[in-house]
Amino acid sequence: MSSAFLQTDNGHPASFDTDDATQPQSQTSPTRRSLVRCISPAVLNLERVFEQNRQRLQKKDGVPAPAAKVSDQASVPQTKGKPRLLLMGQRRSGKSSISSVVFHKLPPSETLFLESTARIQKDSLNSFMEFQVWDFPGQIDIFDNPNFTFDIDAIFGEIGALIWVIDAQDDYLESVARLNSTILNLQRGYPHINIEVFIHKVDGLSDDYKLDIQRDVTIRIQDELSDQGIENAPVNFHLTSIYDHSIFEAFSKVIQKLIPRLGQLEAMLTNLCRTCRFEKAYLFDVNTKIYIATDNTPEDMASYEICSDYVDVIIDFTEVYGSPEWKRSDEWRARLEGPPWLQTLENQVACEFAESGMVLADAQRPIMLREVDRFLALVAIMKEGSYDKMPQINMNVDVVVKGLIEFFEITKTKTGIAAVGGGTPGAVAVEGGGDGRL
Ligand SMILES: Nc1nc2c(ncn2[C@@H]2O[C@H](COP(=O)(O)OP(=O)(O)OP(=O)(O)O)[C@@H](O)[C@H]2O)c(=O)[nH]1
Repeated sequence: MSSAFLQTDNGHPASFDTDDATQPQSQTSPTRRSLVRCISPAVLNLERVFEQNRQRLQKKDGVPAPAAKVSDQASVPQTKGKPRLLLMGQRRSGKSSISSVVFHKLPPSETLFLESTARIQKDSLNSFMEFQVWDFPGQIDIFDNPNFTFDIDAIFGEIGALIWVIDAQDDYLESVARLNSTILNLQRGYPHINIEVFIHKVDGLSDDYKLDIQRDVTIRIQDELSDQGIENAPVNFHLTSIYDHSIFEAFSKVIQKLIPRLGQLEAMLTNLCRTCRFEKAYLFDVNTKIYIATDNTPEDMASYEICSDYVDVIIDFTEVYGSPEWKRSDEWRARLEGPPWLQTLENQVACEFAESGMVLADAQRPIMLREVDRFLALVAIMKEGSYDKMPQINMNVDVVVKGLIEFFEITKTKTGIAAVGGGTPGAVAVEGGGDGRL
């Protein structure tokens, strides 16, 4: 197996840099050479496509695109440019529960004690990308409120997605009617907003019944929209519950739509799977267990569940043993570097970042996890028998991890980059000769 599958001659990751005809190939002057050493072709290419994407989106929304560079984003005020997820729906439909379980790790059973939301709850989340979650009180209809006029532009101006929560265990006709009128209102001023309908609380419902409800809700919305002359509105449907992984899976889909150049991330993971013979690979946001990209093999809930549980195990383990305060003592290091290994720790482990591995006893399929930065982790399920090839796999994963770091440095704001750079490497060193082996 070759470890150079993603490398250019100068050692830079190149998997997402295939179509850049703008890079001169034969530049040999000293100045140019030093420039190439500092900024890889992949970085240049990503900056270019990111800027193109930004300008295209701004044009689409009718806002003139200033000639700002990605590097100028530090001057953008903190609140600007953060995608916003709006949670709306009827009272007691489960909005606050969703937000608490996904973003604050509240155990689902404790949502029983949540009080009804009286005011808009604004949560700012500093994760692999900064975004906000706004939880609206169910009783408020922002488009038709006799007591108060809302600043619609302030609410929908920077929106990433509108998540409409429908309680599947309750009568949902009123909720669907309110959703329809919200979509119609939004179509006038903000036709590009993604509307994600969570048909929620589907735990305890039979599979047939869940699909019946989804079909019924979909038809009611489509019929109403086409009666009003609106075709192809960006409305998507998800069956969710806080009592299983479905809510994380649904949020993963919602968040993925906010990531610029998602296709390139997916291509990197697909290449990695092909080269390392992985069955499935996910790029996880470790705090929320939302996966922000996966390879192009078909969706598989079981794989997601096991990888997500594995992230939990590693996080718990890291909290106990892997915090930055937990340093190896000199004697412990000396023992690890002594016989029979006789090498420094850095030379024993295949990568300088944290890594971990686990073999599933039943199917003999190892799972590997690699930290990308302090927010992201790459988790993959390997094929049977691939454990023997760990050194080559580690080298390939290493290259992809470097590529991912470059990708997010470009698509993040400057403040975000600082957060990535300040990550805590070395959370758990398990497989490959480090200490703390499982
Ligand atoms: N069975 C089931 N119950 C859920 C689920 N999600 C939330 N609930 C329950 O639904 C109830 C209402 O949840 P909340 O999160 O307070 O609802 P809300 O939409 O925020 O309500 P308002 O703040 O009044 O708008 C709570 O008792 C939750 O435990 C779910 O997936 N399944």
